[in-house]
Amino acid sequence: MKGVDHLAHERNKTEFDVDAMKIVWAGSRHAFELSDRMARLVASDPAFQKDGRIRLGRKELFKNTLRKAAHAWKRILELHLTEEEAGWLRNFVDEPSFTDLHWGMFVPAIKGQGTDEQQQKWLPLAYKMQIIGSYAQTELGHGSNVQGLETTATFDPETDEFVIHSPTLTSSKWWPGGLGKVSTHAIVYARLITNGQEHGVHGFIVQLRSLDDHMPIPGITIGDIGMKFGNGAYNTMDNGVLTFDHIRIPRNQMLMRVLQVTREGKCVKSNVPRQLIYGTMVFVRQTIVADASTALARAVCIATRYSAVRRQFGSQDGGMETQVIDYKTQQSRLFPLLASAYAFRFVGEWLKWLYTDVTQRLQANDFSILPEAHACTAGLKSLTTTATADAIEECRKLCGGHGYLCASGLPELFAVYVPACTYEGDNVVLLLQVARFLMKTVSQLGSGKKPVGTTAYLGRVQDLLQCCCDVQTAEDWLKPSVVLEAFEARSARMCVARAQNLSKFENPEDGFAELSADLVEASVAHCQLIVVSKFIDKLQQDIPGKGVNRQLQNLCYIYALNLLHKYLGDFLSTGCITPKQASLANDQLRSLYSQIRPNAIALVDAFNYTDHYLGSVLGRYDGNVYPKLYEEAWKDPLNDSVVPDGYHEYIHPMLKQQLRNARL
Ligand SMILES: CCCCCCCC/C=C\CCCCCCCC(=O)SCCNC(=O)CCNC(=O)[C@H](O)C(C)(C)COP(=O)(O)OP(=O)(O)OC[C@H]1O[C@@H](n2cnc3c(N)ncnc32)[C@H](O)[C@@H]1OP(=O)(O)O
Ligand SMILES: Cc1cc2nc3c(=O)[nH]c(=O)nc-3n(C[C@H](O)[C@H](O)[C@H](O)COP(=O)(O)OP(=O)(O)OC[C@H]3O[C@@H](n4cnc5c(N)ncnc54)[C@H](O)[C@@H]3O)c2cc1C
Repeated sequence: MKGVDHLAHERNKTEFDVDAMKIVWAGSRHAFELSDRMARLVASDPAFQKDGRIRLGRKELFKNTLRKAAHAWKRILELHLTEEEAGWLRNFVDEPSFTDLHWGMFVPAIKGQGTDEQQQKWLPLAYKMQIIGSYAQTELGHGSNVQGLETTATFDPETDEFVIHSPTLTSSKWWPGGLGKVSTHAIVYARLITNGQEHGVHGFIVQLRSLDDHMPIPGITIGDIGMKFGNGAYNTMDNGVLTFDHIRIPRNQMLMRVLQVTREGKCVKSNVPRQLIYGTMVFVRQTIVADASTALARAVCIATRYSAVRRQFGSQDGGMETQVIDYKTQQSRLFPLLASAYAFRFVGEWLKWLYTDVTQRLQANDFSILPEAHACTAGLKSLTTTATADAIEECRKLCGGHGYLCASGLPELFAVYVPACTYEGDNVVLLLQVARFLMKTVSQLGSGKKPVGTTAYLGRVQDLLQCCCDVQTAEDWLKPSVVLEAFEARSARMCVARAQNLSKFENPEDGFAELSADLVEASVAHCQLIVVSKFIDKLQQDIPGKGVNRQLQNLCYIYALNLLHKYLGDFLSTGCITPKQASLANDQLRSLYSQIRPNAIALVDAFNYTDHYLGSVLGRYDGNVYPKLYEEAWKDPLNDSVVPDGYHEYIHPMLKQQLRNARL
């Protein structure tokens, strides 16, 4: 039974249908009902309880994760959950584990890069978890530079096998999740060598441990790489180190959808482009964008609820102090993050659609859209994870001192989230990929090749180089066409300026390296345009529910106008808008903050997070923060005894000594 709702007065102010917004957030009624059911299932099961996780030592923490993963699997089987339901269940267990890599990368790698035969053999084993897989690409010496990997896979025609070998220390596999202590198999990326010739990096299915006693296969050295940032957090994961001493695997364990190696050791290319070897990364980058909105929404939910509970200053007559959410400074920091959570949700939805579309086209041998899919997934992964990591830290500051307590949930969320800026592609390296794509697109404009998809606006580059923003009042900034044109013009002008600078170099690669910091800025501008335009597209849809569209409009303009304010240098220096228009945008932004304010709590309620999932005293649904925070403090093991351990050894003698000194 629920107790008093300390946020009821806030919820009473709501001007829209929260239940309808929950469905918009979830993506569909089906997704809402399913995720809601799974969230409650996990929250009500004591075996999935998260309390005290941050206080566990590594070994206990890890064993606890294994227990939860096994319990989750048991429930999945008992309840006959579908793959979709099982995915949600694992998500709400909210603890990184080997299962993320098994389902999130090992299985997709076999699906994407394996032949039909290989899929038939390996997928049923993986689906039943009779084998557990990880994704072993990164090495001690190379992560970003995939072509620089050193592990070798040399074909031995005599035995019809590949010999997998780690020739150097730096070729040790290093980082793969689930590898250190759990996985029985891995997709190992290695340089293919046949008949003394190199054929680039490919994926191989390699057994690592015995299926009977879990001992490493002879010739394999394997272990965990050690503690990572933060308490609890990503330390539930056994990121691993792995070396091979001439390990032999059958030829048919090379993933051969892109390139086949024949019995004689000849390489036969299929019609699939080489880049498909990177396909699993494209898939995961796309899921990471959706995950960014989830993580950001969690932090924002905590900071928003707490900002409505917390009061400071403003009481001259002995009445209530001001809720900190009513300070314009708090709003100007918090509401853009709330808007970003929604923005990333919708761009994530669109990216999922794009990915599905690309997958279907690839099956029909249409590879034309692959470069754009790569640029979009890489760019949006980079943009959304950077923004989310920064936002979680900002939410901690928005919660003042209490935000620094682990009980706020924010330190662990931050620690678990920040590696997203690095894994699945360092965020700067990925923006450089976007920059290459953009520069290529601009260089082809003269040849009559019409850009399509997210770069279609570059086809109107002449107009965009000349257009003048016609905003005259603050309300003019609420026109989709005005906002879109400003973002398109900024991005187009930045791209063209960078391309012109590049053309001054004799060697384009030298130019690219020299101008890389500027190029990254153009990539950011382009990716922000994508997010803004997908949010605007969303507003054009027929969205049911009283007042829902209105709230989404406000959020969309907060997202866009806050970016305009933050990146004013770009907009002004490229001449897209005037200082006067920038000032009007700011006026509009302030007014939007006031409009969002009464709906803020309902807008975070629409995320439909359980208290279990949020794991935050400050973010509790009922807002009953202080008594619970007080209660929580007493649970700390330091408070088990009134006089601490160590008093007699260290404190007491010191006090006595001071006493003696004082007497002297
Ligand atoms: C229901 C299920 C529930 C499951 C729930 C869980 C879900 C799981 C989700 C979340 C859990 C996450 C847990 C953590 C996981 C972490 C895992 C890892 O970290 S795995 C390691 C990642 N490693 C990187 O990302 C390396 C980064 N490096 C690269 O990607 C490349 O090497 C790159 C982009 C830097 C390229 O390097 P170059 O310059 O040497 O490129 P060249 O290999 O020669 O290829 C160049 C050509 O290929 C294109 N290209 C590059 N990458 C592409 C791609 N991915 N797709 C298509 N084209 C690509 C380029 O555009 C270029 O094209 P042109 O020649 O210009 O036309
Ligand atoms: C928590 C976590 C989980 C992981 N899980 C897995 C996994 O399951 N499987 C797996 O295979 N890998 C995994 N990784 C590895 C991860 O994919 C790599 O760490 C990542 O791709 C970055 O590569 P790197 O470490 O080599 O960084 P580096 O490339 O060494 O980056 C170091 C710095 O150099 C800069 N830099 C690098 N190249 C360039 C360039 N060309 N131009 C400009 N700047 C550049 C980067 O921006 C960065 O600032 C994981 C990593 C982490 C942190």
